[in-house]
Amino acid sequence: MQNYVREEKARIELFKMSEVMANGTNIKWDPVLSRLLTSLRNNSGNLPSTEEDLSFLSDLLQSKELHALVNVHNKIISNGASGTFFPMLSTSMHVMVDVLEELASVPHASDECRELFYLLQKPNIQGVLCAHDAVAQKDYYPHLPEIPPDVDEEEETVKIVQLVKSNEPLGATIKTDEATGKIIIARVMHGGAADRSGLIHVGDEVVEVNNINVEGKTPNDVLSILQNSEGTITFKLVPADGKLNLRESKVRVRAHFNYNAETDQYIPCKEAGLNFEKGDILHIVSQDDAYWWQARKEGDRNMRAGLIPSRALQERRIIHERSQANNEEPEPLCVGSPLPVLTCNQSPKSSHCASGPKTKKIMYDTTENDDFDREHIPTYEEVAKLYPRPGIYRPIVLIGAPGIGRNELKRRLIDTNPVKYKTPIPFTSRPVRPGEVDGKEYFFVSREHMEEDIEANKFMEYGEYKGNLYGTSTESVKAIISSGHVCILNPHYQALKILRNPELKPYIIYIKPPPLEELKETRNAVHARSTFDVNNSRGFTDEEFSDIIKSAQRIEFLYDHFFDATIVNADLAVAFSQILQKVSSVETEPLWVPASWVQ
Ligand SMILES: Nc1ncnc2c1ncn2[C@@H]1O[C@H](COP(=O)(O)OP(=O)(O)OP(=O)(O)O)[C@@H](O)[C@H]1O
Repeated sequence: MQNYVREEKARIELFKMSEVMANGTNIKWDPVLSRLLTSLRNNSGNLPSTEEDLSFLSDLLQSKELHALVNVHNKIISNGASGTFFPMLSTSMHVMVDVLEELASVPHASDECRELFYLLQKPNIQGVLCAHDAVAQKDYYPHLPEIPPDVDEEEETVKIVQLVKSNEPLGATIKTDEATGKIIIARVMHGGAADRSGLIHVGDEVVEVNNINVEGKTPNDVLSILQNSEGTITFKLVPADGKLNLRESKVRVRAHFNYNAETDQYIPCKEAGLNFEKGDILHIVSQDDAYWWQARKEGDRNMRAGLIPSRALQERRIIHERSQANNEEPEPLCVGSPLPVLTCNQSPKSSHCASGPKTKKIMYDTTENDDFDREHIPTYEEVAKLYPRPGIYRPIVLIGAPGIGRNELKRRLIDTNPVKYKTPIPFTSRPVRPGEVDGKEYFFVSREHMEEDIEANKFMEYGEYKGNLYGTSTESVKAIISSGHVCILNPHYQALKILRNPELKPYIIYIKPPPLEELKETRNAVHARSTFDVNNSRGFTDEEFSDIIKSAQRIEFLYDHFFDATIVNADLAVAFSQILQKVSSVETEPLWVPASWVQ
């Protein structure tokens, strides 16, 4: 019954297709393909055996690509048959040189002559002519030898693959199969020579390399055979049972660490490694291997993917390094065995613990207990592009060490367009002073009310100063966003954990101090007021400058994987113009954000 239904479905499908072909659409269907369909329709015995096969056949026969190919094929055949498809000459390079000499000797050349003279000297034109001559002379490279005919009939199915050795790596790695002891293809790099050949697949068994039997040999022996061979390399391979799906994944990640394959003692093949830097966007094309992913740098034109440590491997490596740094018994980093369940129980003992500011006007989040923030091990973060949405602006968050200049930069930014840029009005439990208006400098509320809201997590940051509570509510940030304004924030860095969420989608700019001497010089030159002083009545002390640097190091250590941009605040005008650029890019360009924000 099932078979009957399947055949009937198939017949209907094919009938529809042949009707479309017969009755016409915009596409000019090839008559041979139409005949093929009609005959399939009339001959149910030849129908494919599964629905998957049927839908494949259906898609294929209807695809524009197939029809375009058939058309091209027909054209080539008919041109070849009529004898009109042949090169006019095979020495166009000589003609070009003659023309150039001729043109060079013309005393008062016309504009056309001058243009031709200029064009013929262009390397791309010369390249085209050179390629034309090579094709016309049938001077094809490489000259492959005949495939050896002496394949033993008794032997299992083998495939003979010939590749020409070039500067480009093969893009495949081999290993000894643990169960059989045979040499097999361990990995084929996406877009590499082996992958593009379409002839070598993961799991293929390597039987011979250049007629040398590799049975019982190690991968290193095979490598030295490859290294010592010149020109064409011939592999005799036993194909793997099922071909693995080599379709590229579309995952993009932002790297949160620097990686250099050269110095990685665990990578199976250094040449296959892909180096990258913290912040780079990587296109992960394959995660088939638990330890080694294949990736390309986003926007890189190099087709061949490279190996990078998987998230699991990198997490284990960091745990291992932290254990070593803490003189604990390190967990063995065995990259060949199944992964143990990862637990993140290491809390780094940072060497650069900045002592918090001693006298601060408002001490936001007085706990300062962020030692555990680095329990999370930043490796890769899946990202996707967020396109600017008209009328909905991402909040701009300026993060940095106290005293580095976030207030100054925020004030300047708002001054450029106070209607567009807004900052939330903080709440306080302090009594209203004469002249103050509720909702202007502060929203004045009772201490009980504020404590309740703090308890209910309604504040993105809060703190106590001289017995009064101060804080900024998340709701007031949302209100600015939903009213179509750009919200500018300069919160305490611990607020990042609350702010960085899919609803607010903040753009986080880290304001970094310049080196200590430059920090002092730039601030002292303009008599900058210390924000560590309650009255703002004096400049920064040397100790405060050092505290800014230490505090910045700690923020970077804890949160640099959250930063969308980093701006060094040395020269104030330069830093401000960079802020303006970044803010404009947030409003106009698609930018990478955590993938969960755009789903
Ligand atoms: N690049 C710079 N060159 C010279 N002075 C600067 C520069 N950036 C900021 N300043 C000055 O440094 C002082 C402190 O800046 P600001 O108040 O903006 O710091 P802040 O990061 O907001 O500090 P806090 O968070 O402690 O309030 C101000 O007097 C400001 O004008």
